[in-house]
Amino acid sequence: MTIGDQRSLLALNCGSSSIKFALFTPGLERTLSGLIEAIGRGQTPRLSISGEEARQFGATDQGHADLLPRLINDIILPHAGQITGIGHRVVHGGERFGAPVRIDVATRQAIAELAPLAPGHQPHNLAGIDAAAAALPGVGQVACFDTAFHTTVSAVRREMPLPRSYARQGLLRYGFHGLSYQHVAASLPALGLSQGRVIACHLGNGSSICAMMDGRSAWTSMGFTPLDGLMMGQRPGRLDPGAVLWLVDQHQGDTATVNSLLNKQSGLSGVSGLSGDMRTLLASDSADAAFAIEMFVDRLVQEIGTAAASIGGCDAIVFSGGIGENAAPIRDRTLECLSWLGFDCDPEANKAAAQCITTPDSSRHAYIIAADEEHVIAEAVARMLG
Ligand SMILES: Nc1ncnc2c1ncn2[C@@H]1O[C@H](COP(=O)(O)OP(=O)(O)O)[C@@H](O)[C@H]1O
Ligand SMILES: CC(=O)OP(=O)(O)O
Ligand SMILES: [Mg+2]
Repeated sequence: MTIGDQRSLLALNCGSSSIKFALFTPGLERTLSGLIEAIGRGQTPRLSISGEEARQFGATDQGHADLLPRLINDIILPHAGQITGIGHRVVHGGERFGAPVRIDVATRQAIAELAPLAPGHQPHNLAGIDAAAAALPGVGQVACFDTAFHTTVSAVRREMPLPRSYARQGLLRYGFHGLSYQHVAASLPALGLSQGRVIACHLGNGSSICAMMDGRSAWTSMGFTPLDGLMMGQRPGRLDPGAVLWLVDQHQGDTATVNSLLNKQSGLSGVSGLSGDMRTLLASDSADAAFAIEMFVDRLVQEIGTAAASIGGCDAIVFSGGIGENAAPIRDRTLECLSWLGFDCDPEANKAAAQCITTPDSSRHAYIIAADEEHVIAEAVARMLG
């Protein structure tokens, strides 16, 4: 069969600073995967395809919306044959979307209305939807929501301790990275962990934790927006709300400036003053980089403690996402701080990024599961568009 005869499903995952993409056969075999990273970070974005060495793609000032048409037309379509369905990661589904939906004018509008709750993500997700519609008019599109996996979290944990009228208006802890957690949950039975208490750590540019009971979300560190919880590449994570009010006052009520501070200039990037990219920080000998890394691990360990308390303990930990999968020193340091929970890191297995990175005698085990949001998206497309 030539490429021209082939039928493909396209999965697009537009994250805060990256675009991940993959093509699948209708039987869900992956035929192409790649990513553009460092988008909107003052650097030239880099494209890598199917594990090849990265090359520059586009220009420093180009964002997701500028890069997507060229990515689809020049990189994806020549590999695709006939694209019969397209799926997108959409970060915020609000209260309305608890499952994937077919995208039409009304659902696109509803997704756009949620953009203020995820300003660093939802506009990129919409750019992916619009670029795909322009390049492939008439092909069915499906939106898959990061928030949907967390609809199993109890009302006590979804609501905040505010007058309950706010919860009725939708002020809830939604949680994110749900497509990644769905993939982790689907991978647990093969590790003998379909039942029990698992703490999954998705550590990427955005980072969060999900405490799973029998493969379902029981608590997660992100909240109403993707700002809560762990320290991240550019976001601070959990903050005293009094600090946010103080910042708004300091900036004379200019919430746009504070929004940008919290979504783009904080976290590893703000603390190190060097970069939000963990690779750069680990390779640096600057004291500020080391301080930022120490703070990242400390926040992670604290949130894992909260996660463990929320499910009455912890049978296993899973590391996922760019940092979780690749940054051995972060995993090592985290597990060292968690020895009280029964984790004993195996240095060799950890360095080699083995599937299980704890010693055989460790009373609890830690695993690496590569994030695969694209497969979860493609499954939904296959299910919904046939
Ligand atoms: N080999 C590596 N060592 C340390 N950190 C890495 C490595 N590879 C990727 N990372 C980190 O992973 C993060 C990006 O994670 P990723 O999950 O790809 O992000 P996104 O949230 O954009 O999907 C960056 O901080 C990057 O530095
Ligand atoms: C929700 C979120 O933080 O996503 P990302 O990791 O793509 O930034
Ligand atoms: Mg991500």
